[in-house]
Amino acid sequence: MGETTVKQFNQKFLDAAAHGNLEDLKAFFGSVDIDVRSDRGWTALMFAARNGHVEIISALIEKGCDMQVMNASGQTALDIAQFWNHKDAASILSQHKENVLFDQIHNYYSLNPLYRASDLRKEESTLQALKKNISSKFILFEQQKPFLLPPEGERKRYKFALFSCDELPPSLLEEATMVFLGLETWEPSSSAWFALDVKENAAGPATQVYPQGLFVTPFPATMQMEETHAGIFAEAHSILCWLERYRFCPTCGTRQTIVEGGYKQTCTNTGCSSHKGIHNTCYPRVDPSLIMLVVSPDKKMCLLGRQKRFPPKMFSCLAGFMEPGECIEDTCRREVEEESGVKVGKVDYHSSQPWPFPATLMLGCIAYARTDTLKIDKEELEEAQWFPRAEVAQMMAGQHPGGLFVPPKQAIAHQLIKSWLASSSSHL
Ligand SMILES: NC(=O)c1ccc[n+]([C@@H]2O[C@H](COP(=O)([O-])OP(=O)(O)OC[C@H]3O[C@@H](n4cnc5c(N)ncnc54)[C@H](O)[C@@H]3O)[C@@H](O)[C@H]2O)c1
Ligand SMILES: [Mg+2]
Ligand SMILES: [Mg+2]
Ligand SMILES: [Mg+2]
Ligand SMILES: [Zn+2]
Repeated sequence: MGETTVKQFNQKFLDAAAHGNLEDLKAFFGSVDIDVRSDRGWTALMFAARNGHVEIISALIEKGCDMQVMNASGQTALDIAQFWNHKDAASILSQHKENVLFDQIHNYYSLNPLYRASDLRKEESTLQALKKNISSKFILFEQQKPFLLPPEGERKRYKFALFSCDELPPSLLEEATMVFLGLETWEPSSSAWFALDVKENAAGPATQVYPQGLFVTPFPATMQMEETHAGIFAEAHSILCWLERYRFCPTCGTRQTIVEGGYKQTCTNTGCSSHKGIHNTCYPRVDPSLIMLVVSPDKKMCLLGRQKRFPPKMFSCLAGFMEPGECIEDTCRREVEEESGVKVGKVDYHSSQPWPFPATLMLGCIAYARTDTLKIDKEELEEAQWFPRAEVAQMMAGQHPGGLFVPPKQAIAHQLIKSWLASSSSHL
């Protein structure tokens, strides 16, 4: 095709999106660049968003279009749908959180599309009404094991089985530990999501609705979930583990009551000092920890290690929990030196990942070593070594001659290594 014809071809594709003509649009799939832009930098998704064509938006998203691109005015498709007040279109687009994570790396378990609506947690009557609302969605756990639909046919990943209140026995709704997870969008009338944790024997009622569903051990099954469901799992699982493990007041040992949709527990002993001043024991805990890709002083190698519990031949980044009163940079320097003997200078923050087993927050960093002599702490690491870039690339690609490999893409360690490989290509 000549340049003019390519332009005309692309314009017809964009017109189909703008006019809401789904059949015409689909005819271009496979032969057109789905993210092609008009002269003003508008994509097909933006044109569909401008006119509120929900079906076109869904088809484009399904085909993997880029939802983060901006037009020449700095608007994404979501901005355009909101500006023109196309609520359904905005709702679909806002469910895909990539939209609002401009230029941010997002790690697996962090893509929770729900709007947490934390203000509603304090409104007990609103939560009770939402619990009985037929549009509300419930996900089930049995002793912190999620009830999932296994991969099937074209779908390669687990996802949550969703229940409405009339599909669950009233006794189960009353007795289960319940967490209010949030609303589907920022619209107050959108559907609410709840997690229910039952002590045992929920399989009967659940499999009546979903015969193929099952309660699964969360790790590693949830590493293979639809990404947005993995994000919702992370929220629900961390809170449910906290509610289960902190049933008694850490200050005085009295039984606690669950309030605020599962996001707070209060001690039933009115004389307990946890009711006075600032107390953090009544809120869910999150344990920050660091994970760092250590780059050698000459920047040509990186340091990877093995914990004893790792699968054979897997090497990963070093990691360690933050200690009270410590800043991120010092945790990084301390953990690297403790485990490997290497001294770290500059520390750059990369990205973070909730690790919901039960509630770690991994803070990913790139650490620049000042020394390269190794002195391995054999308690913490079975082995650690400097790997040259080319060898790391083989490990990433599953083509290492010795069969060594790195964690899968769902692990933040993988993303740190990938970033370093990409950025260090100039040092070759
Ligand atoms: N490849 C990876 O993605 C990867 C690799 C290693 C570790 N991790 C994760 O990083 C986190 C920290 O790494 P680590 O295990 O090497 O830490 P670490 O080097 O600090 O050593 C672990 C020890 O820290 C102590 N500890 C201190 N605070 C703790 C807390 N809040 N919870 C549990 N133990 C605590 C325990 O004694 C534990 O045995 C873990 O959650 C682990 O799952 C991820
Ligand atoms: Mg350590
Ligand atoms: Mg430690
Ligand atoms: Mg460690
Ligand atoms: Zn108490």
